[in-house]
Amino acid sequence: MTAVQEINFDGLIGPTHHYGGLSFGNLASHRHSKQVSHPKQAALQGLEKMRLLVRLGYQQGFLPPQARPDFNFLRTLGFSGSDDAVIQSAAKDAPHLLSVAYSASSMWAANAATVTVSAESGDGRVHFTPANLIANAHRHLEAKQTQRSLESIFCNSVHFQVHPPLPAQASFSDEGAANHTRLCCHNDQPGVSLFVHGETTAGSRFPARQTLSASQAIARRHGDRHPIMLRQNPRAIDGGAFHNDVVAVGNGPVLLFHESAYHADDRSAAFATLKQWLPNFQPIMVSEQQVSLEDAVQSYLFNSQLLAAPNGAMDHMSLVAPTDCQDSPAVTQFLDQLTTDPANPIQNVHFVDVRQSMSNGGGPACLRLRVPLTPAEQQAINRSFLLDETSIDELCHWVRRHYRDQLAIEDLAAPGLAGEVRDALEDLTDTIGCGPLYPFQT
Ligand SMILES: N=C(N)NCCC[C@H](NC(=O)CCC(=O)O)C(=O)O
Repeated sequence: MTAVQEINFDGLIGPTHHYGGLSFGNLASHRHSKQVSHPKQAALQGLEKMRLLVRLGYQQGFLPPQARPDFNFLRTLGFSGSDDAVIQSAAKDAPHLLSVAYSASSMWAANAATVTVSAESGDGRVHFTPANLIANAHRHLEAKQTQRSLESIFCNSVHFQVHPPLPAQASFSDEGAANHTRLCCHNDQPGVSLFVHGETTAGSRFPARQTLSASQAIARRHGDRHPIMLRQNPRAIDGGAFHNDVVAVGNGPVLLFHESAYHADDRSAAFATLKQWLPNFQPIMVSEQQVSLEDAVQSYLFNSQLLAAPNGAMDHMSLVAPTDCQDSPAVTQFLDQLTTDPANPIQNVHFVDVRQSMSNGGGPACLRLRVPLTPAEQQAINRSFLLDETSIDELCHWVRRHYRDQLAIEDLAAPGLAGEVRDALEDLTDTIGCGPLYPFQT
């Protein structure tokens, strides 16, 4: 058993999960724009994924949903009067902005923050930078509450530092851990941080969301000992890989990635440096011939969670993959080969149905923030946000009590919805006993 254990904090999917078509460059978000969503089913799918990890023997936590709609955002944009009047005028004059204000996008916890483990940070504490998510309005709204939630979970300044998000300027556009992978020989030993960034050029079809300056600033403020910067391949972004975690996933010494994930020249240099620091670095490249970029983006193969054995051993890993992978013959064949090949430690695949999230471009790995912690750090976190099967059951009951079965885009204008969300969140903080968490509770 390794002393350092990775805890996955999943975003608990919020009651206003809907398909707003809000993310340019995210093909699934575009494809499902304005379709009817199923918030109750979405949240239960997310909780069943968390339950699977608990049953497999992993530690599991969650990040609470955010208060929606964001009235402050709507009022800043000139909608005024009572809360109900704000909603009615936004619904009439700018329904797009109402969808932004109601977005449940904080569910994708891989975008919540970048985490540097204590063994690799400058001062021996775990560092968090909440992502500013400035590439999309609905996502940028998350940053403040994410900081507040992280401060409430990692509430011990001896062990943790939660920084504010980076400045909200284009050159510091930051999307969190979706573009950051910690690689190491062993969880108990210091490893290497692989930061991935993109570049938007005149010919780009879709924008890059992570800048080099943002990654460098995070590495600097966290005192990261071994940061490696690597450029995304623009072809991947233009093919729908708006985050690197759509085309790559790493764990321990293993990096599973698509041939098109990185800029080819930069990749050789970065991998050479990685090898110096991590002699057993094991890159596994999936070629275009094995799985096309299109299939990778459609199936979200690389958005699987790649897990060490529950005792932390790196010689036995599992993938938690979306069931959508089973729809692609090429991906199915690849996974069969991968798990039967003794040359790599990936031996099992567990499929999870997170289709409600997938339809907005978020797979299993998007839904979680990885936080590797020493035993002392594990003791120091707020335990209201850690889960076992009993508390997962309680959260499932909470979801059944408060969530709608379905939500059409027009339902966002319904006068009762904002009150339902508020009641649900009040009940959530009571249920988990975490104390005041939301601005309306202070
Ligand atoms: N790959 C990772 N780590 N995260 C996935 C994030 C999906 C999210 N989708 C959305 O925000 C869609 C919302 C909408 O259209 O209603 C996004 O594009 O930022």
